Amino acid sequence: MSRLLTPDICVIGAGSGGLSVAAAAAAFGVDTVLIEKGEMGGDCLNYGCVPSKALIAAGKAARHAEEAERFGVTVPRVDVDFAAVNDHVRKVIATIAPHDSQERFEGLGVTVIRAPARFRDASTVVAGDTEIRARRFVVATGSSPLVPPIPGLEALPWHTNETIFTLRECPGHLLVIGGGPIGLELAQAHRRLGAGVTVVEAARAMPREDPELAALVLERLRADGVELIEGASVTAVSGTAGAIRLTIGEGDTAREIKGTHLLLAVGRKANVEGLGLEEAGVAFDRRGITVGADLRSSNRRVYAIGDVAGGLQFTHVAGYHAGVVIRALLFRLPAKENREIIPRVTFTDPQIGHVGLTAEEARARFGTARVRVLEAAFAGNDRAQAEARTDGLVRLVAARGGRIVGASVVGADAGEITNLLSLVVARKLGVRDLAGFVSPYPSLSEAVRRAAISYYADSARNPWIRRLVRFLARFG
Ligand SMILES: Cc1cc2nc3c(=O)[nH]c(=O)nc-3n(C[C@H](O)[C@H](O)[C@H](O)COP(=O)(O)OP(=O)(O)OC[C@H]3O[C@@H](n4cnc5c(N)ncnc54)[C@H](O)[C@@H]3O)c2cc1C
Ligand SMILES: NC(=O)c1ccc[n+]([C@@H]2O[C@H](COP(=O)([O-])OP(=O)(O)OC[C@H]3O[C@@H](n4cnc5c(N)ncnc54)[C@H](O)[C@@H]3O)[C@@H](O)[C@H]2O)c1
Repeated sequence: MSRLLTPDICVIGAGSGGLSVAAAAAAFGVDTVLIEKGEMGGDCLNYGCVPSKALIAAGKAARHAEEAERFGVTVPRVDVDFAAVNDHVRKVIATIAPHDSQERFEGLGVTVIRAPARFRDASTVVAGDTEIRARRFVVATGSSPLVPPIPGLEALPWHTNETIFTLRECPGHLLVIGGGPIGLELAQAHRRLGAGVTVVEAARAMPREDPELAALVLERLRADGVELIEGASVTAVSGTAGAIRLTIGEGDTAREIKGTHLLLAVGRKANVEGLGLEEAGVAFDRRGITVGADLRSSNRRVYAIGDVAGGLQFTHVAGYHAGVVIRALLFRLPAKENREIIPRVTFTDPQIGHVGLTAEEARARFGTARVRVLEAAFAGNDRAQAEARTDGLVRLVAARGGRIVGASVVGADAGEITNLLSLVVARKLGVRDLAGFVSPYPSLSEAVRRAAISYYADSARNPWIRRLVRFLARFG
């Protein structure tokens, strides 16, 4: 062992979570070591959010060109150069990469080590030829794609999010196993860029979303030409590279579907292997490292954040976790994760977003009589009409006194609208707050205000209030 470091904080994993902790710690002059075994930036930058959103943007451009006619604009022919699309994806990653780079973090004063890290004991990590004994450790090692045990997979080439963004030629027909966010975002993007696409989902596609709202997304995917097979499990894979066959079982029947490429998108497994967690006395299970709401593990020196912490798996969660841990580590402030303020958005077209409680959860918590569901359809929104994007809906769940405890939105730019909804839920705002601010016209977010105002629709029909209004009118 050639060197020993004794920093205040040692962060394992330079993805969304780890980078945020290291940057904040360094900004306050705290001695920090950051260890990364792969690409700086982790999944989000290299194999996740960034390339997927860049690919989705290309698909959207193609779709807009095809749809331009309904606005009176004729685009003679839409051609997709898939290699150029891939160049766009690479360029977006390359443009963002310096922000997450080793050079930038070293410039901030962080010691960066590029090697796999492993705990040797409860207070020591080894990475390459360096031994690190830190006051605190933050494990931010993320997650990896799950590979299901389907017979025949071992004999065929297949893709996960780690390889699909390297394709320079558009797949002739992409077979996708899994109808969650990864499967559906990538299915629609590839379809719009010219691939035939079939998605096989064992249960219901978009299983976490309200079925009524999810139906709008699934309808659009089907209208785009994505074949969606739900309630079907893949029992075997066969064929050769470029000619892949899936045997799928639907109830008692079995059939074969054919494609050229295969994408596995059936969920994630936490990166706990090879970390020496047993040696460190850090408890973990199938979901990841076991942590309390303070994100501390069974070894009080060790925190876990992001995908490896066994909870929600989003970049904004990893960033939020980093903030919780920084409060505790740097300022010794009690800090706890609140999962009820965490939004999620799936960036299909239309997008679908949610934050807080569903109507069902709210009724179970507050009682049926105290919960009201307020809705506004995009069809009643002038911007949605102008853009010809009227398939959408905002749904607010109001508890007693009109406090918004949950909200969902499906439709164009639902991701942006979810920002407003997240603020409303996190700050415990109510219908009154939403009725009492001015929303610029014409914007899609106005639908949120319109849903909130519908809370007062009963008051407008109340005979006593109507009488009071008539009485007040007498005074000029
Ligand atoms: C296709 C796809 C699209 C996505 N889209 C979105 C989206 O739109 N919005 C969103 O919020 N989330 C999205 N996500 C999820 C998001 O990417 C993850 O939630 C996020 O990257 C988790 O951050 P993290 O810091 O926990 O882990 P990561 O970003 O994965 O970083 C972990 C890092 O730890 C390193 N590491 C692992 N083990 C070791 C070790 N032993 N020693 C040293 N280093 C190690 C890894 O190499 C990696 O760089 C998407 C994911 C995928 C796969
Ligand atoms: N926009 C976003 O924020 C975004 C985008 C992509 C990914 N993510 C994150 O990444 C995580 C992983 O995404 P994911 O889509 O891989 O996982 P997921 O767990 O959300 O969905 C996987 C789907 O695959 C299905 N499935 C599992 N095994 C199957 C099998 N053998 N045959 C057919 N279907 C099967 C499941 O029923 C499920 O619907 C998400 O939960 C999310 O946290 C977020």
